[in-house]
Amino acid sequence: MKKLSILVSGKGTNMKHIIESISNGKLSKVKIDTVISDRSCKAIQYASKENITTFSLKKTKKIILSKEIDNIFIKKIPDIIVLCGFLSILDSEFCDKWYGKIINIHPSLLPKYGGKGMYGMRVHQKVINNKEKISGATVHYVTKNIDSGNIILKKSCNLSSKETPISLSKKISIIEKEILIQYLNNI
Ligand SMILES: Nc1nc2c(c(=O)[nH]1)N[C@@H](CN(C=O)c1ccc(C(=O)N[C@@H](CCC(=O)O)C(=O)O)cc1)CN2
Ligand SMILES: NCC(=O)N[C@@H]1O[C@H](COP(=O)([O-])[O-])[C@@H](O)[C@H]1O
Repeated sequence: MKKLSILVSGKGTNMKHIIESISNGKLSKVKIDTVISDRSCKAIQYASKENITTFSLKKTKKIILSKEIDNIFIKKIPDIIVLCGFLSILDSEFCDKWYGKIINIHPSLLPKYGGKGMYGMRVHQKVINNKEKISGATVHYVTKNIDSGNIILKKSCNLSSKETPISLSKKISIIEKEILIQYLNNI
């Protein structure tokens, strides 16, 4: 059974899907050991109510935040670290130390539409502004360079002529959950 640590910053939609998938048996090889946030957020409240060990940290310089997270991992060593809507950039030393065990789910077909400033609805707005015909989601290894780590899995979807950022985010949210569970079931 692999021990999972999930890093969050927001609502925790993908984290909730992992929790639900474990409880309904769709995800059988992992157990959530910790949920860590870089701010107060709905995701940490939800995880706490699920009796998962949580750490609600504060948004601060990446070197300090990364060290705080690493200090948690010294005591509770995870097998896999999953960034689920985590919005702080992690320090290069932290990324090097945990390389190969830390993955991110990004709401675009990387390498397009990744990097600093590319998160949440901003991604979908830019895709639509650029009149893209397809978009999707990507699971990739986390490295010091944002959204530039080796791609593990990605899946695309078509954009309709009337696509909006909200309609696209709903399509991609479904894809994110699919490929995240696909990855976690094959580790
Ligand atoms: N070292 C790395 N850190 C992080 C990575 C990574 O690949 N390497 N992935 C991101 C996740 N992410 C997209 O998938 C992402 C998250 C946040 C940002 C961003 O621009 N953040 C803002 C701050 C936003 C906030 O705190 O509200 C910023 O840094 O100015 C870009 C991409 C997670 N970390
Ligand atoms: N670059 C990372 C990124 O943009 N992640 C995006 O944040 C959304 C909301 O997460 P949340 O439900 O945990 O708030 C996630 O669905 C994902 O697309």
